[in-house]
Amino acid sequence: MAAALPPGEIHDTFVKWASSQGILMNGVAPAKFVGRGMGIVAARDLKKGERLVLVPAKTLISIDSAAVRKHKFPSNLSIHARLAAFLVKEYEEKESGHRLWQECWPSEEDFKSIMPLNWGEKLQELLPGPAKDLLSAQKAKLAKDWRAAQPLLPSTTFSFFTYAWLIVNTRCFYWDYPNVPAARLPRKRQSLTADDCYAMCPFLDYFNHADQGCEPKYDSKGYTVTTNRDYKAGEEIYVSYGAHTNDFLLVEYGFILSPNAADTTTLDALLLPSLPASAISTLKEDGFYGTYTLSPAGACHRTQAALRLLHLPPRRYVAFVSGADDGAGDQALIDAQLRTLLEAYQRVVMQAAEEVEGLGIGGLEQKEMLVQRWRQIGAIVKGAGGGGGGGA
Ligand SMILES: C[S@@+](CC[C@H](N)C(=O)[O-])C[C@H]1O[C@@H](n2cnc3c(N)ncnc32)[C@H](O)[C@@H]1O
Repeated sequence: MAAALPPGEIHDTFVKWASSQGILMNGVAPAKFVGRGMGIVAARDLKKGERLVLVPAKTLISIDSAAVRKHKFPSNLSIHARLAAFLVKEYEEKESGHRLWQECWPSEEDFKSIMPLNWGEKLQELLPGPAKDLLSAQKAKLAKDWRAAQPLLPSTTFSFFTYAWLIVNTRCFYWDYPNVPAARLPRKRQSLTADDCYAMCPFLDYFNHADQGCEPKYDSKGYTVTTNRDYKAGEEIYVSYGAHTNDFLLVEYGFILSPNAADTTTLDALLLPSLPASAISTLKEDGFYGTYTLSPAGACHRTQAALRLLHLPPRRYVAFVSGADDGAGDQALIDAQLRTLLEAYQRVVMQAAEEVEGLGIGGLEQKEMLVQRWRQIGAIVKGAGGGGGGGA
């Protein structure tokens, strides 16, 4: 069990403020954890089913909060951009009502090393394929938000907007405005998407993530966290941010888990370049193009379909994807093709890990995390039958 270190004065002050705002904390406290920043520790032995925290809806920051609405951000700004712009304004404001909370967050400097978005180009290039795809989507989203928000934030730099944007990215909870009248919703209730449903939750944002953590729950009264099992005093209590791969956690939150039951990789980087144009159009038509997920349990149905198209007569592929045949008769041949692909993947993993280790640039922490990520991928490939590879 990692030691829970004293949180420091700013966090003690924040907890008093949070309590004065009506946030209820029961048997838990913030603490520092090496490698994870702040987190939540059990302040006494806790039983399964005990409610640890209640964060009243009125204390959440969403685009419906009075403090945000007062800025009248135009509706062409995404919800993410509006919250980031709001935070920038709060930092500019001497009398910000949220200063005690803001002081508890990681600094701009912390994010420089933690978040792949801020890493150097060479390290970014050495991210695994799925992480690279997530990162380029993230960069595009940030650039779009900055273009829309910049005219409203004349005294801010892109670098500080990025910091505020990442604070929103790493600290928001899903909130579909259960307490908000229809007229004030960002769009019709039935059309709300995950990109509309952001809220920052004071105190709740101290919880670190584990794949087997407590499930935060919300209703119109606010957010609660209840223990998923018994805890001993001094243990860190995690919540689950959702079932996410380590590539997703790395890009969106700046860390990876080991082990992570939800971790997978994809075979896209190996499989896609080997597809002839005719196979690409067939797979696109049939909805089987790309996202060839690999877990330690093996390759997904989409991969099975693509390999069948590549290596079997067309009628055997059609029988498989139409469900007329379960494909068992061809399985040995497809497994052999998959093994060849996995062996090639192990070589990619080894090369990438060596390249990261040999880099003369980039911080030690970043390089260690990236090497560890490649080794985790090696372990997934090995679990799926690809031999070689190192454990996480
Ligand atoms: C909601 S905040 C949690 C509190 C945060 N640790 C802090 O210092 O304020 C989410 C961030 O915490 C860190 N984090 C969460 N879970 C983690 C874990 N299991 N291991 C390492 N870092 C973690 C990541 O930096 C992530 O972006």
